[in-house]
Amino acid sequence: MASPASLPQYKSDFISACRAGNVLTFGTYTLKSGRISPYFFNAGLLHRADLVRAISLAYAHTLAAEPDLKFDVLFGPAYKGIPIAAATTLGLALVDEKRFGQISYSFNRKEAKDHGEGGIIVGAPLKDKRVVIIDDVMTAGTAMREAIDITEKQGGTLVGIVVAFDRMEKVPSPTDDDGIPRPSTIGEFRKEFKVPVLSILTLDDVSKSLAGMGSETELRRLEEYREKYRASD
Ligand SMILES: O=P(O)(O)OC[C@H]1O[C@H](OP(=O)(O)OP(=O)(O)O)[C@H](O)[C@@H]1O
Ligand SMILES: O=C(O)c1cc(=O)[nH]c(=O)[nH]1
Repeated sequence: MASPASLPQYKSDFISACRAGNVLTFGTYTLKSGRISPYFFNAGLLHRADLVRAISLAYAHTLAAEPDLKFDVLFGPAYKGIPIAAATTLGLALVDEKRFGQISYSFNRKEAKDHGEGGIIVGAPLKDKRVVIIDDVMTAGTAMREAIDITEKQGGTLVGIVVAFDRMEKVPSPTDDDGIPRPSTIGEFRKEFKVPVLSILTLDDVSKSLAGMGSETELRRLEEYREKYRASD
Protein backbone atom coordinates (compact mmCIF):
# COMPACT_ATOMS: atom_id res chain seq x y z
CA MET A 1 0.00 0.00 0.00
CA ALA A 2 1.46 3.36 -0.92
CA SER A 3 0.90 6.07 1.64
CA PRO A 4 -0.82 9.15 0.25
CA ALA A 5 1.16 12.33 1.00
CA SER A 6 -1.84 14.01 2.66
CA LEU A 7 -2.03 11.48 5.49
CA PRO A 8 -0.47 12.29 8.88
CA GLN A 9 2.84 10.51 9.56
CA TYR A 10 1.38 8.03 12.05
CA LYS A 11 -1.20 6.92 9.47
CA SER A 12 1.45 6.50 6.75
CA ASP A 13 3.62 4.55 9.21
CA PHE A 14 0.64 2.39 10.08
CA ILE A 15 -0.12 1.71 6.40
CA SER A 16 3.55 0.78 5.89
CA ALA A 17 3.36 -1.57 8.89
CA CYS A 18 0.19 -3.18 7.49
CA ARG A 19 1.95 -3.64 4.21
CA ALA A 20 5.10 -5.12 5.85
CA GLY A 21 2.95 -7.50 7.90
CA ASN A 22 0.73 -8.48 4.91
CA VAL A 23 -2.17 -7.51 7.11
CA LEU A 24 -4.61 -6.98 4.24
CA THR A 25 -5.17 -10.13 2.25
CA PHE A 26 -7.48 -11.22 -0.55
CA GLY A 27 -9.38 -14.50 -0.71
CA THR A 28 -12.71 -15.77 0.61
CA TYR A 29 -13.28 -15.09 4.31
CA THR A 30 -16.30 -15.74 6.50
CA LEU A 31 -16.63 -12.80 8.87
CA LYS A 32 -18.01 -12.85 12.40
CA SER A 33 -21.21 -11.36 10.96
CA GLY A 34 -21.52 -14.25 8.48
CA ARG A 35 -20.79 -11.99 5.52
CA ILE A 36 -18.46 -13.57 2.97
CA SER A 37 -15.71 -11.06 2.32
CA PRO A 38 -13.16 -11.07 -0.51
CA TYR A 39 -10.63 -9.32 1.73
CA PHE A 40 -9.54 -9.48 5.35
CA PHE A 41 -7.71 -7.17 7.72
CA ASN A 42 -5.73 -9.39 10.11
CA ALA A 43 -4.32 -7.27 12.94
CA GLY A 44 -2.98 -10.48 14.52
CA LEU A 45 -0.15 -10.33 11.98
CA LEU A 46 1.24 -7.13 13.50
CA HIS A 47 3.35 -9.13 15.95
CA ARG A 48 6.91 -8.04 15.14
CA ALA A 49 8.54 -5.41 17.38
CA ASP A 50 8.69 -2.66 14.74
CA LEU A 51 5.08 -3.34 13.69
CA VAL A 52 3.89 -3.36 17.31
CA ARG A 53 5.54 0.02 17.73
CA ALA A 54 3.81 1.38 14.61
CA ILE A 55 0.38 0.12 15.66
CA SER A 56 0.70 1.29 19.27
CA LEU A 57 1.77 4.78 18.20
CA ALA A 58 -0.97 4.97 15.56
CA TYR A 59 -3.67 4.16 18.14
CA ALA A 60 -2.05 6.51 20.67
CA HIS A 61 -1.93 9.43 18.21
CA THR A 62 -5.53 8.75 17.17
CA LEU A 63 -6.59 9.07 20.82
CA ALA A 64 -4.29 12.05 21.46
CA ALA A 65 -5.93 13.91 18.55
CA GLU A 66 -9.12 14.13 20.64
CA PRO A 67 -8.35 16.76 23.31
CA ASP A 68 -11.81 16.46 24.88
CA LEU A 69 -11.66 12.69 25.30
CA LYS A 70 -10.88 12.05 28.98
CA PHE A 71 -10.54 8.43 30.05
CA ASP A 72 -9.02 6.21 32.72
CA VAL A 73 -8.92 2.73 31.21
CA LEU A 74 -8.36 1.22 27.77
CA PHE A 75 -10.41 -1.97 27.61
CA GLY A 76 -9.33 -4.50 24.96
CA PRO A 77 -11.85 -7.30 24.33
CA ALA A 78 -10.46 -10.84 24.00
CA TYR A 79 -8.65 -11.93 22.08
CA LYS A 80 -7.17 -9.51 19.55
CA GLY A 81 -8.02 -6.50 21.67
CA ILE A 82 -5.70 -7.72 24.45
CA PRO A 83 -2.25 -7.03 22.98
CA ILE A 84 -3.64 -3.91 21.31
CA ALA A 85 -4.74 -2.47 24.67
CA ALA A 86 -1.39 -3.27 26.30
CA ALA A 87 0.69 -1.91 23.42
CA THR A 88 -1.42 1.25 23.11
CA THR A 89 -1.09 1.98 26.82
CA LEU A 90 2.68 2.04 26.32
CA GLY A 91 2.18 4.10 23.12
CA LEU A 92 0.16 6.68 25.08
CA ALA A 93 2.98 7.11 27.62
CA LEU A 94 5.46 7.57 24.77
CA VAL A 95 3.27 10.12 22.97
CA ASP A 96 2.38 12.25 26.02
CA GLU A 97 3.35 10.91 29.42
CA LYS A 98 2.04 13.99 31.23
CA ARG A 99 -1.44 13.53 29.80
CA PHE A 100 -1.58 9.74 29.62
CA GLY A 101 0.89 8.44 32.24
CA GLN A 102 -1.90 7.31 34.59
CA ILE A 103 -3.98 5.45 31.98
CA SER A 104 -4.45 1.73 32.70
CA TYR A 105 -5.54 -1.15 30.55
CA SER A 106 -7.62 -4.25 31.09
CA PHE A 107 -9.19 -7.08 29.16
CA ASN A 108 -11.72 -9.84 29.63
CA ARG A 109 -11.41 -13.59 29.76
CA LYS A 110 -13.73 -15.32 27.31
CA GLU A 111 -14.51 -17.82 30.10
CA ALA A 112 -14.79 -16.71 33.73
CA LYS A 113 -12.07 -18.05 36.06
CA ASP A 114 -13.47 -19.70 39.21
CA HIS A 115 -10.22 -20.06 41.20
CA GLY A 116 -7.41 -17.76 42.27
CA GLU A 117 -8.40 -14.14 41.78
CA GLY A 118 -11.45 -15.29 39.76
CA GLY A 119 -13.70 -13.19 37.55
CA ILE A 120 -13.51 -12.18 33.90
CA ILE A 121 -11.50 -8.95 34.05
CA VAL A 122 -7.71 -8.94 34.05
CA GLY A 123 -5.92 -5.65 34.69
CA ALA A 124 -7.56 -2.43 35.80
CA PRO A 125 -11.06 -2.77 37.31
CA LEU A 126 -13.67 -0.89 35.28
CA LYS A 127 -15.91 0.13 38.18
CA ASP A 128 -16.50 3.91 38.25
CA LYS A 129 -13.92 4.40 35.48
CA ARG A 130 -14.19 6.24 32.15
CA VAL A 131 -13.56 3.50 29.64
CA VAL A 132 -12.38 3.58 26.02
CA ILE A 133 -12.87 0.26 24.24
CA ILE A 134 -10.06 -0.58 21.84
CA ASP A 135 -10.23 -3.29 19.18
CA ASP A 136 -8.95 -4.15 15.72
CA VAL A 137 -11.90 -4.04 13.31
CA MET A 138 -15.55 -3.11 13.34
CA THR A 139 -17.79 -4.71 10.75
CA ALA A 140 -21.31 -5.41 12.09
CA GLY A 141 -20.43 -4.28 15.63
CA THR A 142 -21.38 -7.51 17.42
CA ALA A 143 -18.00 -7.79 19.17
CA MET A 144 -18.18 -4.12 20.18
CA ARG A 145 -21.69 -4.52 21.61
CA GLU A 146 -20.43 -7.43 23.71
CA ALA A 147 -17.54 -5.27 24.97
CA ILE A 148 -19.90 -2.40 25.82
CA ASP A 149 -22.11 -4.84 27.71
CA ILE A 150 -19.11 -6.08 29.75
CA THR A 151 -18.04 -2.49 30.47
CA GLU A 152 -21.50 -1.55 31.75
CA LYS A 153 -21.93 -4.74 33.81
CA GLN A 154 -18.54 -4.06 35.44
CA GLY A 155 -19.71 -0.57 36.45
CA GLY A 156 -17.61 1.39 33.95
CA THR A 157 -18.77 4.30 31.80
CA LEU A 158 -18.17 4.09 28.06
CA VAL A 159 -16.60 7.35 26.85
CA GLY A 160 -15.10 6.31 23.52
CA ILE A 161 -14.29 3.58 21.03
CA VAL A 162 -11.21 3.20 18.86
CA VAL A 163 -10.45 0.62 16.19
CA ALA A 164 -7.63 0.21 13.70
CA PHE A 165 -9.74 -0.32 10.62
CA ASP A 166 -13.24 0.78 9.71
CA ARG A 167 -14.54 -1.48 6.94
CA MET A 168 -17.25 1.13 6.23
CA GLU A 169 -20.03 -1.43 6.03
CA LYS A 170 -23.72 -0.96 6.63
CA VAL A 171 -25.42 -2.29 9.74
CA PRO A 172 -26.67 -5.87 9.41
CA SER A 173 -30.32 -6.49 8.51
CA PRO A 174 -32.45 -9.53 7.65
CA THR A 175 -32.04 -8.67 3.94
CA ASP A 176 -28.36 -8.03 4.39
CA ASP A 177 -27.15 -8.41 0.83
CA ASP A 178 -29.97 -6.51 -0.89
CA GLY A 179 -27.48 -3.93 -2.17
CA ILE A 180 -29.51 -1.10 -0.61
CA PRO A 181 -27.23 1.28 1.32
CA ARG A 182 -28.03 1.73 5.02
CA PRO A 183 -26.21 3.72 7.73
CA SER A 184 -22.76 2.47 8.67
CA THR A 185 -22.14 0.44 11.80
CA ILE A 186 -19.77 3.08 13.13
CA GLY A 187 -22.27 5.87 12.36
CA GLU A 188 -24.97 3.99 14.26
CA PHE A 189 -22.66 3.50 17.28
CA ARG A 190 -21.93 7.24 17.35
CA LYS A 191 -25.66 7.98 17.37
CA GLU A 192 -26.68 5.26 19.82
CA PHE A 193 -23.90 5.60 22.40
CA LYS A 194 -23.12 9.31 21.88
CA VAL A 195 -19.38 8.81 22.22
CA PRO A 196 -16.55 9.38 19.74
CA VAL A 197 -15.92 6.31 17.57
CA LEU A 198 -12.43 6.66 16.10
CA SER A 199 -10.51 4.61 13.56
CA ILE A 200 -6.89 4.87 12.48
CA LEU A 201 -7.81 3.96 8.91
CA THR A 202 -10.92 3.49 6.85
CA LEU A 203 -11.29 1.36 3.75
CA ASP A 204 -11.37 4.65 1.81
CA ASP A 205 -7.94 5.60 3.22
CA VAL A 206 -6.38 2.49 1.76
CA SER A 207 -8.55 1.85 -1.30
CA LYS A 208 -6.58 4.18 -3.56
CA SER A 209 -3.39 2.33 -2.74
CA LEU A 210 -4.89 -1.13 -3.22
CA ALA A 211 -4.31 -1.12 -6.96
CA GLY A 212 -0.77 -2.44 -6.64
CA MET A 213 -1.75 -5.11 -4.12
CA GLY A 214 -4.34 -7.39 -5.60
CA SER A 215 -5.00 -8.87 -9.02
CA GLU A 216 -7.68 -7.36 -11.25
CA THR A 217 -10.07 -10.14 -10.24
CA GLU A 218 -9.45 -9.56 -6.53
CA LEU A 219 -10.01 -5.83 -6.85
CA ARG A 220 -13.20 -6.38 -8.87
CA ARG A 221 -14.51 -8.73 -6.15
CA LEU A 222 -13.64 -6.10 -3.55
CA GLU A 223 -15.61 -3.45 -5.45
CA GLU A 224 -18.60 -5.81 -5.82
CA TYR A 225 -18.52 -6.50 -2.09
CA ARG A 226 -18.25 -2.79 -1.27
CA GLU A 227 -21.26 -2.09 -3.47
CA LYS A 228 -23.31 -4.81 -1.77
CA TYR A 229 -22.58 -3.68 1.81
CA ARG A 230 -22.02 0.03 1.17
CA ALA A 231 -23.11 2.40 3.93
CA SER A 232 -25.25 5.44 3.14
CA ASP A 233 -23.34 7.85 5.44
O1 LIG B 1 -17.97 -6.05 14.14
P1 LIG B 1 -18.10 -7.55 14.14
O2 LIG B 1 -19.01 -8.07 13.07
O3 LIG B 1 -18.40 -8.09 15.49
O4 LIG B 1 -16.68 -8.17 13.71
C1 LIG B 1 -15.42 -7.69 14.06
C2 LIG B 1 -14.81 -8.45 15.19
O5 LIG B 1 -14.67 -9.82 14.90
C3 LIG B 1 -13.35 -10.26 15.22
O6 LIG B 1 -13.19 -10.68 16.54
P2 LIG B 1 -13.64 -12.10 17.10
O7 LIG B 1 -14.86 -11.92 17.91
O8 LIG B 1 -13.71 -13.09 15.98
O9 LIG B 1 -12.53 -12.49 18.14
P3 LIG B 1 -10.96 -12.57 18.19
O10 LIG B 1 -10.53 -11.20 18.68
O11 LIG B 1 -10.76 -13.61 19.23
O12 LIG B 1 -10.39 -12.90 16.83
C4 LIG B 1 -12.52 -9.00 15.01
O13 LIG B 1 -11.33 -9.09 15.74
C5 LIG B 1 -13.42 -7.92 15.49
O14 LIG B 1 -13.26 -7.72 16.86
O1 LIG C 1 -15.75 -8.85 10.46
C1 LIG C 1 -14.84 -9.59 10.86
O2 LIG C 1 -15.01 -10.64 11.47
C2 LIG C 1 -13.42 -9.20 10.55
C3 LIG C 1 -13.13 -8.50 9.41
C4 LIG C 1 -11.77 -8.19 9.15
O3 LIG C 1 -11.40 -7.55 8.14
N1 LIG C 1 -10.84 -8.60 10.06
C5 LIG C 1 -11.16 -9.27 11.18
O4 LIG C 1 -10.27 -9.62 12.00
N2 LIG C 1 -12.45 -9.58 11.41
